[in-house]
Amino acid sequence: MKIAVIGAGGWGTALATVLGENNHQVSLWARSQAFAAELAATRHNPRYLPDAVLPDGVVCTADLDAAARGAAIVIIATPSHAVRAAAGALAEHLAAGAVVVSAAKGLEIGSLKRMSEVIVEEIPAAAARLVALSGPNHAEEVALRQPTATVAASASREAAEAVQDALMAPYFRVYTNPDIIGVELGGALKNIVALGAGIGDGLGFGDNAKAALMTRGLAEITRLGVAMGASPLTFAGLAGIGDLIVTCTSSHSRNRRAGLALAAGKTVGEIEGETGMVVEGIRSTLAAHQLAGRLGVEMPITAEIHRVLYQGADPREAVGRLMGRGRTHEVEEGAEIENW
Ligand SMILES: NC(=O)c1ccc[n+]([C@@H]2O[C@H](COP(=O)([O-])OP(=O)(O)OC[C@H]3O[C@@H](n4cnc5c(N)ncnc54)[C@H](O)[C@@H]3O)[C@@H](O)[C@H]2O)c1
Ligand SMILES: O=P(O)(O)OC[C@H](O)CO
Repeated sequence: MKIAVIGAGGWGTALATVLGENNHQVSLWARSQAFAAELAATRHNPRYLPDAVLPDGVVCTADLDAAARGAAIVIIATPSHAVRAAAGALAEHLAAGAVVVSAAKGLEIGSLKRMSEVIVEEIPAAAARLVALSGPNHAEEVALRQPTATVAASASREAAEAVQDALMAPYFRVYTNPDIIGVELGGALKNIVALGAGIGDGLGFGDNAKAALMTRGLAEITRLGVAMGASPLTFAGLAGIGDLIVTCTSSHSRNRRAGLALAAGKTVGEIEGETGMVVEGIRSTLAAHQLAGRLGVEMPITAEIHRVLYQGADPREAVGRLMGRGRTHEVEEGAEIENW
């Protein structure tokens, strides 16, 4: 099967490697001709994923038409801020009936839309076959063929299963889920909590603090998700708690590392300039904070991360405000509380 991967950063490279090892005919699209030529010649991506070795069947190109033409599956693996442009450019090159996969984890600034919503606006013909891929997946570990599980979510079971079949490998296990809203939000919103986990680590806090942050972070992710139409159960799965665990605890996580840098007093501008890789949580915090306001959802952790990122608040004082909030129930609603 011909499969195109759009975006040759860490995640696009890892997915192309899995697909190439599964003997698909893979095109990996990079936006720069020179970078595509370097990938093609060396079979390595030293800038974004040094441990990956691109299988022989992976063709690297900067020609979008050559990449997408005739592909049964097209995976958009650019950072979220580039997804609209990538989808818009792709539209005219897609084969009829192609399954389009969003592998980015973010929300669009301004419109506050999920990536699948952005893609459908640019490629209306893909609406019936749109899949979101998300889960606890660091590209660095996939490149080393370390056991990994992920979720392919779609309103179309057929499309989700096509992606599942294409990607399943002895070290890469793909589950399907009909809840595309929940799966996308789990991937986008966990990055905000991971910034907080990095801040906590940087301030020298311990395991108790991280467990509390992750648990209460999941509570507010779930609140926003349910308000946006997601199933609460999705947040108990790989794309919810699974991705939250990996991103808040892993040394690979760029979002957690950005939190460490914030705790050390670096500014957002300095952090973005230094990493050279996308830190999705910085933009997602802005979008989620606005969504929470619009939908009337209480998201205190997101609000404090927003203050730190966008209003120059001191991280230690932000933690103090979270700990000093008025007392409350752990479960906000339900019969248990009413009858208590
Ligand atoms: N790296 C991971 O482990 C991982 C895992 C799962 C999901 N993701 C998600 O995948 C998406 C991509 O992340 P990544 O880790 O591959 O990023 P990266 O920082 O490794 O690479 C970004 C890539 O996007 C390209 N790019 C940047 N701006 C662009 C633009 N305007 N137009 C086209 N291309 C552009 C860069 O040239 C580069 O190839 C993100 O949303 C991320 O959250 C990443
Ligand atoms: O390195 P991060 O923080 O962008 O996280 C990458 C993936 O989303 C982990 O699942």
